[in-house]
Amino acid sequence: MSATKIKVAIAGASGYTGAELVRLLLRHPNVELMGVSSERNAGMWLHELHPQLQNLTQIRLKPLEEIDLDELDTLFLALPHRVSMLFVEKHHPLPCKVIDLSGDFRMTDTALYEKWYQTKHVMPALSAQAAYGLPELFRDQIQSAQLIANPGCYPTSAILPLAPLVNEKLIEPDSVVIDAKSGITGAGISPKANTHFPHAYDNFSAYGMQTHRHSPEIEQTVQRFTGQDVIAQFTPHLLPVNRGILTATYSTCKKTISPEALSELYHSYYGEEYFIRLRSDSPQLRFVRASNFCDIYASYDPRTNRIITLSAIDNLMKGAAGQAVQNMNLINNLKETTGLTESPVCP
Ligand SMILES: NC(=O)C1=CN([C@@H]2O[C@H](COP(=O)(O)OP(=O)(O)OC[C@H]3O[C@@H](n4cnc5c(N)ncnc54)[C@H](OP(=O)(O)O)[C@@H]3O)[C@@H](O)[C@H]2O)C=CC1
Ligand SMILES: CC(=O)N[C@@H](CCC(=O)OP(=O)(O)O)C(=O)O
Repeated sequence: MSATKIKVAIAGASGYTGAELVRLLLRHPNVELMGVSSERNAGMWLHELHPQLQNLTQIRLKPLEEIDLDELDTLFLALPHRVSMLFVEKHHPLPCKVIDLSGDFRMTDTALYEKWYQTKHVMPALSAQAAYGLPELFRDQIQSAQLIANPGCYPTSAILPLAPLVNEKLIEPDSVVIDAKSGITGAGISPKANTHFPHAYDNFSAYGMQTHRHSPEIEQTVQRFTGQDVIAQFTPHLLPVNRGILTATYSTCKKTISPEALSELYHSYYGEEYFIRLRSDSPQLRFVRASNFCDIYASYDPRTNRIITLSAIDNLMKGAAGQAVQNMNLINNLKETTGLTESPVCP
């Protein structure tokens, strides 16, 4: 291995986002995968647990505490919330940079975290210092951060289309409605009642109305970027597909806007962003599947005086592992797109 490779490990490689990180990092030209963890499957070859990886890797899963943190440049935490935070607390200060895929360090206001996650935050000071890992909006903070809070999947799909509208004071900030639909891998690998095949297949249902922890994450992050308070009515839905999130947002306008001006607005924010593709009609999950793209479409309806946005991401990619690799590239001074330019898998 070349000495210039970035040494990384994945805590939680037996899960969905952990496996997606493995898939991406194995083909990343500047990365050496040093360790992968699982508690329940420690000792197994990774490809025994994830047969899709056979012939691609020869690495064994080991318990999290056996990962040698001192040899790493970057550690990915693909663990449930609270587990992440307790690990970081135990090893604080960590000798490497950390990209946490859980929600534990996303809220600068830990009182909000405690309210919505129904658990005590053990490192509030560190949470206030963590960078929110949405590169298109917070690139400068990410580049110099030791700890990156990788965004939630629904928040990524909602914040990217909403931020320009709020920042330009185009919409009433308390009028935002977010209607989002996620594939089932968003719920993680462990079986749950609502993701059980007969419940999820051939069905479509809402959940988490008024209680989902992504409401405060979306509101706080838009505030962090724009300086304006936002109130968002967010309802997630479980879509019977493996991957993908399609999110619609509806916001009342403060003033009318022409289609050309709306298009110009989005191009001024995202025209140079490789991973954001501005569309002229409704995005589709199949066009972003297995890729790090976020496809966005926006239109103004003069009849209702609302701006409607539609966005599509792959929840395991731009919603989790792909974005985490984008962040890893940034903090290690690599080109942001390295290892992330494979075409979406369509159909
Ligand atoms: N799935 C998605 O689309 C997204 C997920 N996220 C977040 O990313 C994180 C990982 O999600 P996901 O991959 O879906 O989760 P999974 O449930 O699929 O995987 C969880 C992983 O955490 C490990 N783990 C669980 N408990 C412990 C523990 N006490 N100590 C050590 N390891 C433990 C599991 O290992 P073991 O083999 O021992 O069970 C497994 O590897 C979560 O915080 C999730 O909220 C964020 C954005 C999108
Ligand atoms: C379909 C589904 O169940 N999705 C998950 C969101 C996954 C995610 O982004 O979770 P974190 O914010 O916890 O990291 C949920 O609604 O809880």
